[in-house]
Amino acid sequence: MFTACHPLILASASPRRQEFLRQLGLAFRAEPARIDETPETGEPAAAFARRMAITKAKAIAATSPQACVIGADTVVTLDETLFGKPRDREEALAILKQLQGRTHRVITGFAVCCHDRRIEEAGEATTLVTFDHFADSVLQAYVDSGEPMDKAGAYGIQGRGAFLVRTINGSYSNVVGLPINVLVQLLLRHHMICVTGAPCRSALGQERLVLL
Ligand SMILES: Cc1cn([C@H]2C[C@H](O)[C@@H](COP(=O)(O)OP(=O)(O)OP(=O)(O)O)O2)c(=O)[nH]c1=O
Repeated sequence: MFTACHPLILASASPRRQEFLRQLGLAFRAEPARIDETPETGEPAAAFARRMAITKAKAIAATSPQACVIGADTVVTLDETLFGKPRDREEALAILKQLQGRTHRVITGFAVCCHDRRIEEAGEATTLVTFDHFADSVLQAYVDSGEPMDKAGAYGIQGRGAFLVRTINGSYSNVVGLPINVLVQLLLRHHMICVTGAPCRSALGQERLVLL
């Protein structure tokens, strides 16, 4: 459906993020960025998620200056507490016990970087997710499935974890790791992607430059 106008790199190891881009028909390379993901003292969750997304995108853009690089980072917050991926099963259970019966925020920071075109844009999207209450044995069984271990907030709304969720308010794809609606708008606006088969503004611009 869409075609990348520049080499496209997703600075991520997340299979969910890769799947969103694949579904749109985009050809891209996945290149995970290894960065320090420690929040600064008192850093608000949204600022942290955005900073992480920028750091991931910039780390990869530095070695591929012609490419359009996408970075993203997802965190879960409840009151002032920030939840990333659980360290072990014990922590996963503790997180789920805190989230149950309450509404938390899922924030995904995103960044698009193209070194050669001097484009650097970032933002974040927030989705409110409300969990139901469950017996400890149910939450323990979910943790034992292993699904929570590589996910912020220790659950996956797209998998078995869907049973935990009573309602969501906001973007679904944002919860799964990439707010695809705002990201596509951003990529179209910067002519980083275009509709497959339609004249590419990015290519037309280059052609005009050559003719003049
Ligand atoms: C809340 C929630 C999170 N997640 C995932 C999205 C992210 O992949 C992950 C949060 O970790 P991130 O650090 O954002 O991403 P990652 O480590 O998977 O990949 P990378 O840093 O290489 O980009 O949690 C779900 O898949 N489903 C959910 O319902």
